[in-house]
Amino acid sequence: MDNNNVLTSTQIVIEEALRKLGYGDDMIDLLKEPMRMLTVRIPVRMDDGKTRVFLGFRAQHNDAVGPTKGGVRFHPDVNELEVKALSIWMSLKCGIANLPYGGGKGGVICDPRKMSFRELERLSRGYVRAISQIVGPNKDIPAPDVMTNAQIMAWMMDEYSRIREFDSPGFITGKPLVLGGSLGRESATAKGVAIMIDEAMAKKGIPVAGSRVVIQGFGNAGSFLAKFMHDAGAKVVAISDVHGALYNEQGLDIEHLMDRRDSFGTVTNLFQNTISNDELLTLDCDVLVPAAIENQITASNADRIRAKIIVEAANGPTTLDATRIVTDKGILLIPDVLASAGGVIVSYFEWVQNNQGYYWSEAEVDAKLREMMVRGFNSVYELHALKKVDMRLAAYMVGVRKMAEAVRLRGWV
Ligand SMILES: NC(=O)C1=CN([C@@H]2O[C@H](COP(=O)(O)OP(=O)(O)OC[C@H]3O[C@@H](n4cnc5c(N)ncnc54)[C@H](O)[C@@H]3O)[C@@H](O)[C@H]2O)C=CC1
Ligand SMILES: O=C(O)CCC(=O)C(=O)O
Repeated sequence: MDNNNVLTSTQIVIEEALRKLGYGDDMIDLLKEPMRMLTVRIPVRMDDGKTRVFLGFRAQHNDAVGPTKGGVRFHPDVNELEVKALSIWMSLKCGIANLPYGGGKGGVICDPRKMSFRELERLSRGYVRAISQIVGPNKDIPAPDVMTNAQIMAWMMDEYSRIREFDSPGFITGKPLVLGGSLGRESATAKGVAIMIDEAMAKKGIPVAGSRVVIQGFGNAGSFLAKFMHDAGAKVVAISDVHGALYNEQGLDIEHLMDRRDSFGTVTNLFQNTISNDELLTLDCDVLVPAAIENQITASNADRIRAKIIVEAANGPTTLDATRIVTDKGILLIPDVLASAGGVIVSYFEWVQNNQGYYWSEAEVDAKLREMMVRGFNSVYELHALKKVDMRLAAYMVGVRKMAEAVRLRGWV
C-alpha cells in the first residue's frame, strides 16, 4: 500500500536515519514529532462586514541548534499533519545546508484566490497576532511558501513590529527589498534547484544545453526554474499549474508564459491544447521537476516515469513507495530536503543581513548560495554512495545528524 500520509512517511525515514547514525529510541521519540504545535483561530472581518474565523497552525520541530525557521502556507487543504511534516523537513534542510536553525512551518486554511487584497492583509496580520508569543527574530522566523509572497511578509513584519513596538525586520524573511529583503531571495528556491540539476546531470553525464526538462507547477519555484533552465540552453518541454499542463516537444516560450502567468502561478487556463498533470509527469525527458504540492509521484504512476533525473523542488512530491520504485529503475532522485534548500539558505542570508544592517550584492548572494548547495549535494551523494542507501535516506542522515548531536550535547537525551 502506498503511504501518502506525509507525517508518517517522514517519521519512517527519520527513524531509519537516526538508527543508521547509531541513535536509540529516546532520540527517535524526541525528533519524530515537533516539540511545539500551536493551533489558532483567527477572526477576520471580511469585506461584506461579516467575521470569518480561519484556522491556522505553527509547528516548531526542534530548537537545539538555534531558532526555528520555515515558511507559512496559505492553502485550502493545509492541515496539522502536513504542517508538522513540513517543520521536520525544514530541520533537515537547515541541517544539510548547515544553517544555525531548527525547522518550523506554518499554515492557514484559506483560499487567497478567493479573497480580496484587504482581506488577505487582515488575515496575515491576524495570524501574526495569534502566534506572536512563540515567534521572533531569535525564536522562530517565518517566510513565504505556497500562496504567500513578499507583500504578505511585509504585512506580517509590520504587525510584529507594532506588537513589539520596534522595527523588527529579522522577524521574517522573503520581505520586499525596501523593507530589508535580500537580493536574490525571490528566485532563490529555483536557483538552488537549478544548481542541483547541474550537479545531478554531471553525475549522469548529460549536458544541460539541449536537455529536455519538465516542470510541474509554475509558481515561485517552477516559473523561475523554467526561466533559469531556458537561459542555460535546456528545452523546457512542459510546465503545468493546478488546471493542467502545456507541452511542446520543441520547447515552450518561457518568456511569454512568465509574462502571462498570474500571481498564483496560473497560466494554462489561457491555452486550449493542454494535457493533464498526470500526463506531464510521465513524459519522456531528462529531468522532471515536481514544483507544486505533495504526493504527485506515487505508486500508481512511478513505474511510468520516464525521466532520467527527478529533482524535487516541491516539498514531499514523491511518496516513499514511489521513491523505491524510481530508485530501482535507476532514476537519480534529488530529494526535497536537499533540492529546495535554496529558499531557506537565502532567507538565512536575509536574516544575517538584517542582524548586521549591511546588505550584500546579488553576486555575493548567488556565490554563497552555490557554494552551500554544492556542499550539501556532495555530502548527500557521497553518503548515498558510501553507505549504499537511497538519496532520500542519505539526505535525512546528513540533515538530522547535527540536530541529534546538539540534542545529545545539551543533555536532552
Ligand atoms: N517559495 C519558496 O521559497 C519555497 C517553496 N517550496 C515548495 O515548492 C512548492 C511550490 O511552492 P511555490 O512555488 O512557492 O508555490 P506557489 O503558490 O507560488 O505556486 C504553486 C504552483 O503549483 C501549482 N499547483 C497547485 N496545486 C497543484 C496541483 N494539484 N497540481 C499541479 N499543480 C498545482 C499552482 O497552480 C502553482 O503554479 C511547494 O511544495 C513549496 O513548499 C520549497 C522551498 C521554498
Ligand atoms: O525561507 C524560509 O525560511 C523557508 C522556506 C520554506 O518554507 C521551505 O523551504 O519549504
